[in-house]
Amino acid sequence: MNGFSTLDHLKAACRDLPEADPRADEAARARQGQLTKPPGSLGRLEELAVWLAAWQGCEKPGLNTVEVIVFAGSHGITARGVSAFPAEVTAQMVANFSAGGAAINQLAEAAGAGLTVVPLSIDTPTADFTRAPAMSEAAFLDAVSTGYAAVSPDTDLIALGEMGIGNTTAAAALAAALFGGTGADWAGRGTGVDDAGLGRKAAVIDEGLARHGERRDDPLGLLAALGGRELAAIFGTTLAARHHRIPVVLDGFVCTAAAAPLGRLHARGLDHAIAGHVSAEAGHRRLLEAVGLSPLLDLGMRLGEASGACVALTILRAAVACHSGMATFAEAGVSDG
Ligand SMILES: O=C(O)c1ccc[n+]([C@@H]2O[C@H](COP(=O)([O-])O)[C@@H](O)[C@H]2O)c1
Ligand SMILES: Cc1cc2nc[nH]c2cc1C
Repeated sequence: MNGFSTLDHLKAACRDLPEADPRADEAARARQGQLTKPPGSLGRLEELAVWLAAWQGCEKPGLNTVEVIVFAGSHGITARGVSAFPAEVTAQMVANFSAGGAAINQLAEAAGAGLTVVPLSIDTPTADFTRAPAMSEAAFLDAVSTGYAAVSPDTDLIALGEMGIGNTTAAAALAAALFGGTGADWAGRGTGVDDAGLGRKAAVIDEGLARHGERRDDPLGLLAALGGRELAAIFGTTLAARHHRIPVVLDGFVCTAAAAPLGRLHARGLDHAIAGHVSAEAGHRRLLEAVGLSPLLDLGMRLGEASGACVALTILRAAVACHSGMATFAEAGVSDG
């Protein structure tokens, strides 16, 4: 794949999505019923194991090659005073990721996952979306294509995340445009803005909605106009993962907003994705409801950089360990109910 050269090409790729393997789904469900436990007693772990099996296309899924991918982008909207931190922190944190000093470095290692960090033109912020589309069509397609190309087809599972000062404002604007509501409904404190900052955020989102609202029925147009390069890349990776039938764990509010257009373009577009957690960002719970995802964890985290998705990997490993390693009633000689 040389990338998406036109929006029509990308739109067609979003319509043409493979589904999970029904035979693997059935085999994994049957196996769950034979394992030495009362049926259903492992709760959501059982569903997770079956979900992984169905997308990986085998009765016993594996988590041998797990990749955490973090995309970074810079946002023109930061000039409007919408973050508690200065815009240069984005590049500084990318350097911290490379040096191994960030939370995600520790969490990826603890979760037995590889980590890839992809900075996207971080020296060139996107446009302030209250004045112009954040990205030109070409810049948008480029970022989506970079995200798409970041996927190795032989990966068992991908955990996604982002870094970008200002991007909770972009994500809130995108969520409002996709699902309705005002800036005040979707703005949260992000890195920790005070009440005045929260008010500026809500106003900026409303300005963005007024400028780009006519694209309401065009999810990709909204992602280009209100999102950032890292959101576009997350969208591209989520799409590529679907084409390769690789299950995906989304991180927080920003990551969910970035993937949301795929669910708008295709009714089952996010079936291969789960939400690793619900972040403390104000709009995340509402956004998860809107896209139909139920988060695995609720730990009050609000860091971003794939941290919540990465902690959720531990739960998936537990699900796979039981599903693949447990004895059946027949193997263990345990009486079946
Ligand atoms: O995704 C989330 O739930 C989330 C919630 C709060 C903060 N963040 C992270 O914080 C940054 C954006 O916050 P802000 O205040 O600059 O918009 C960005 O780097 C995100 O990774 C992310
Ligand atoms: C220090 C810092 C680390 C981050 N990681 C993801 N977003 C972040 C925002 C800040 C400010």
